[in-house]
Order: sequence, then C-alpha cells, then structure tokens
Amino acid sequence: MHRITPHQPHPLFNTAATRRLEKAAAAALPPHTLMQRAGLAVAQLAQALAPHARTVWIACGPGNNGGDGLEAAMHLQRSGRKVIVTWLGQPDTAPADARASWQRARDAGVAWADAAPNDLDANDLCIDALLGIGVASSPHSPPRTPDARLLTCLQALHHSPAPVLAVDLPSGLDADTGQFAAGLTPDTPPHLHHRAPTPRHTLSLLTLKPGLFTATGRDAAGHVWLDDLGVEPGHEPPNAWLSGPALPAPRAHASHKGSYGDVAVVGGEGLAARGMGMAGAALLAASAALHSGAGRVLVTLLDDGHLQLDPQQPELMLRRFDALALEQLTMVCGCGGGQAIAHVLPEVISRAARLVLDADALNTIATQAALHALVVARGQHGQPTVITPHPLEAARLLGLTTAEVQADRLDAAQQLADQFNCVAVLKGSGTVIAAPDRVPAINPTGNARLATAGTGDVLAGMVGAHLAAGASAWRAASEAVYQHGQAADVWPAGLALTASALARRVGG
Ligand SMILES: NC(=O)C1=CN([C@@H]2O[C@H](COP(=O)(O)OP(=O)(O)OC[C@H]3O[C@@H](n4cnc5c(N)ncnc54)[C@H](O)[C@@H]3O)[C@@H](O)[C@H]2O)[C@@H](O)CC1
Ligand SMILES: Nc1ncnc2c1ncn2[C@@H]1O[C@H](COP(=O)(O)OP(=O)(O)O)[C@@H](O)[C@H]1O
Ligand SMILES: [K+]
Repeated sequence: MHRITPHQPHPLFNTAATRRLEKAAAAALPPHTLMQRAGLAVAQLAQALAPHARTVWIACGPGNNGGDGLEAAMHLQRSGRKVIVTWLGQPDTAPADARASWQRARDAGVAWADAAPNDLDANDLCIDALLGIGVASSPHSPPRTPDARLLTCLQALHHSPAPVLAVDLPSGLDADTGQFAAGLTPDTPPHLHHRAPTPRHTLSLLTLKPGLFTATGRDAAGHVWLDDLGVEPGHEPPNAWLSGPALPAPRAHASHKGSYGDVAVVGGEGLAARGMGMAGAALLAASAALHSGAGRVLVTLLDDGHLQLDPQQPELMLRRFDALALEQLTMVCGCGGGQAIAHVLPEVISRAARLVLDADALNTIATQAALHALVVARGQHGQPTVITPHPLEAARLLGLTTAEVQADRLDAAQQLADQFNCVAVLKGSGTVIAAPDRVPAINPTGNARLATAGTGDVLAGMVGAHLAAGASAWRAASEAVYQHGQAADVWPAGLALTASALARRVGG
C-alpha cells in the first residue's frame, strides 16, 4: 500500500478494466481472498491514519464495497477498537464474499447500529464502504433512486467531524468520470462552508481509477492511497495515465538563445476596437514563455500599434503581424485576441512552424469549419499543434454543453484530439491531455488558487516555450501543464497568486 503523490506517473484503469482484472485474479485465488486482502488493507490504513480513535464508525453498503468494510470491521474490532457498523445489506441477498465477511464481523463481536453515532469527534474515524465501482453509471441503465438509509449515511459521512477513509472510491463517485451519480452528489449546508474541512482519504483497491483525479474527484477523494491486493495488471492496458514530472532538460554550456527557439504571441485586442482592451492576456502569455526559458519572445498585439513597448518586460519584442516569419516561429495564438484574431488566424494556422491555440482563437475556430479543416491539415503535414481549451471553449469546439464536457472529461479531451488531429489540453481540476492514437493523461498538480484570470494565458505561453525548445506537442503540453500546476502547489502561503506573479515563477 502506498500514498499517491505527483512524483511519478501511475497507470489508471476504468471500471470495466478493473472488473476484468478482478475476475482474472479471483479465478486464480482461493474464494474470498481479494476481499480479505482489501479489508485488511483498509484496517491497516485506518489504524495508521487514526491511531488514537476511540470509535470507528463503518458505513457498509449492500454490495462488495460494503463487504470490504465488514472485513475491515472484523480486524479493527480484534485490535481493540470500539467498532460500530451500519450495514445496508441483508444476509440472504448479499453477494457471497460480502456475506462471508458479514459473518466474520459478527463473530468478532462488532456493534451494529442503524445510523452514525452522534458523539464522533475529530480523533475518531469514519469508514465509507457504502458504494464502490458498482455505482459507475452505464449510459444505458436508467438512473436509480437511492434509498433513504443510504442517503442518510452519505450525509453523515459528508458532515462528519471525524476524518473519513473511503474504501475504493468516495461513495457515489463514478470511477470513470469523477462525477457523482445522479442523486448522490454531496451537499454542503451553508453553515458548514466556513468550517475547516475534515481530512479525507481514499484507499483505491486493485487499481487506481481515473475518476479520483479529475472533475469533482480530487475534492471528493482527498489523499489517495493504492493497495493493488497483490494483483499485477498483466496484459490489461491502462485507460489513462496520471502524469509524472518533466524529464530534466539540462542546458549545454555551448548553447545560445537560438538553441531554445523563438516564441511569438499573437493576441491582445486593443481598447479602441470594441472598448475591451485585452493586451494583458498576450503579455502574460509572453511573460510565461520568457520565464519558461524561450530563447526570444516576440509579441504581436492586435491594437493597431497602440503599445510599442512593455516597460515592465523590456525583453519582449513587439512586432507587427506582417513582420513575423511565421514558418520559423512557435506561435501562441488567441490570448485576449477578441474578434481581431479572426483576421490573422488563417495565416497563422496554415504557416506557423509550431502552434498553440488558446482562448479566442478556439472560439473563432468553433464557428468556422474552414479553420477547423486547416487545423486538421496541420496534423497531416506533421506541424505540431496544441489546443488549450477550458471546458466552455471545449464545449463550443465540440458542439456540446459545458456540463456534457464535464460529465466525461477524458472522453471530451479525446474527442477534441481526434476531431482536431492535434494534442488537446482540457483545463480545469485534473487537466486532461489527449492526442490521437494515444492513451490520455490526467495531470496530478495544480489547485484552486489557479482559478484567477490570466492563468490560462500563462499556461499557453509555457506550452509555447516547451515547443520552441524542441519538445513534441505531447511532451510540451504535459510538461507545461505539470509545471504550471506545481508552481501553484508550492506557492508561498500568504502571497497572492496572480497570473503575472505565476508567469514570473514558472521557470522554477
Ligand atoms: N472489483 C475489484 O477489483 C474488487 C472489488 N472489491 C470491492 O467491491 C466493490 C465493487 O462491488 P460491487 O460490484 O458489489 O459494487 P458496490 O458495492 O460498489 O455497489 C453495488 C451495490 O450498490 C447498489 N447501488 C449501485 N448504485 C447505486 C445507486 N446509484 N443508488 C443506490 N444503490 C446503488 C447496488 O444495488 C449494489 O447492491 C469495489 O469497489 C471494491 O470495494 C474488493 O472486495 C476486492 C476487489
Ligand atoms: N480548481 C482548479 N484546480 C486546478 N486547476 C485550476 C483550477 N481552476 C483553474 N485552474 C487552472 O487555471 C488555468 C485557468 O485557465 P483559463 O480558464 O483559460 O483562464 P484565463 O482565460 O483567465 O487565463 C487552467 O490551467 C486551469 O486548469
Ligand atoms: K466507498
């Protein structure tokens, strides 16, 4: 068993793959072995997380997730804890493994209760063994109406003053998408909004699931642990990867600025055009490219020559669009581009050596099939392209709603990559990176301090710098996304995270 950190990549397996692995492993082992291993692992982690717990409340659902909880209850009871179990199953209808563990918990003498004890405190522990991968909503099955006792237990776990250890998954979370099943989304009453959150842990069993790391999964899961139950994935291919850190890129002593490439940022509609000045977005992307190590950074503002120098960043070279040698440049196109970006997009997409498309470039492409076709053609000609939509931009590109994109972020990112024939970065909590014919990746770094205007422009500039230095589109995107999130994760307490400060720190 080990805690999952962002320091190395991890394979992720969805519900179907996990079930295949479980079936093969169970066939090769004596009956009940996997559940016994799972329950023991849960009990060991519970003792390590809450060594001084007086009471451990274990909420057990009707299926095998509940069986894992019952098995853990037996171990914790034997170790001398006061264990209280709420079991929503029935001996005559429970799956065989769960029924066996129920019998073992009974024999060990655990206490049974209909609901959570009301005297739990921060030293105690709750174990959430209500629902695991059995909740994964199939698009073909009608939504279920959860029973009242299940909902009461879920509420008690959600509002518990004691830390919560979830078995396999936070109950109700879909292992494949990181979204809660219909009717099972936790609610937070207003009076709890300002309470310090109780620690949350999830012990994923057999495999790590993608839903723990994207959409609402990060918040729901808290600290993620893995116990593989002694089962190797064998020939089962992962459905996604949790990315690891960038490979070191030492600079040769005999290198020069030309070794690291030229980035040109095009965007920043002027105030005069429509009364909405957006030069800042382009300057942020340019600053991020500069601080990420680009050899030279050029900026083309679409403001009719209004700004001729950024005195705060004299390294940036302002250029008119017609003075850019597009075929030699890594272009970062769209940041703050407004409607003005439409005038330059056809040329940028057709001619740029390497290209990052962000923000208004994406909004414009979403409305013009001819531009979409030009992006697809870049892939056919071997010209690297990365698109960096947030969920609303992704929805426009795919002709979906934002909710539909968020409902399955891995699938949405894959659709973007396939339809636009390029590397797609779907931003947000658990940013997804996808490319045609490749297993997608979920980025493990970053936090909600990034939810401030301009941080997306910073990311676009960073991807540009990595591309300009010679990285492939995939590597440029994954490394930049990782470093962008990591900068936020190590951000000094008490210092505001603004996009311009982020851009200055991304080089490490
Ligand atoms: N698959 C594996 O690799 C292993 C599974 N084990 C455990 O077994 C779990 C999977 O067990 P199951 O397949 O029995 O599934 P679960 O126990 O996760 O859930 C199935 C039960 O929940 C009910 N349920 C499902 N969706 C519901 C909803 N929306 N509202 C109300 N009730 C709902 C079902 O009626 C069923 O009784 C795993 O998550 C894990 O904890 C471990 O014991 C060992 C290894
Ligand atoms: N809650 C969050 N957790 C992790 N990353 C986040 C979160 N909120 C925002 N981000 C990141 O911050 C950046 C915001 O980008 P974007 O929405 O394009 O903003 P802007 O257009 O203002 O620059 C993205 O990289 C996104 O992944
Ligand atoms: K659970």
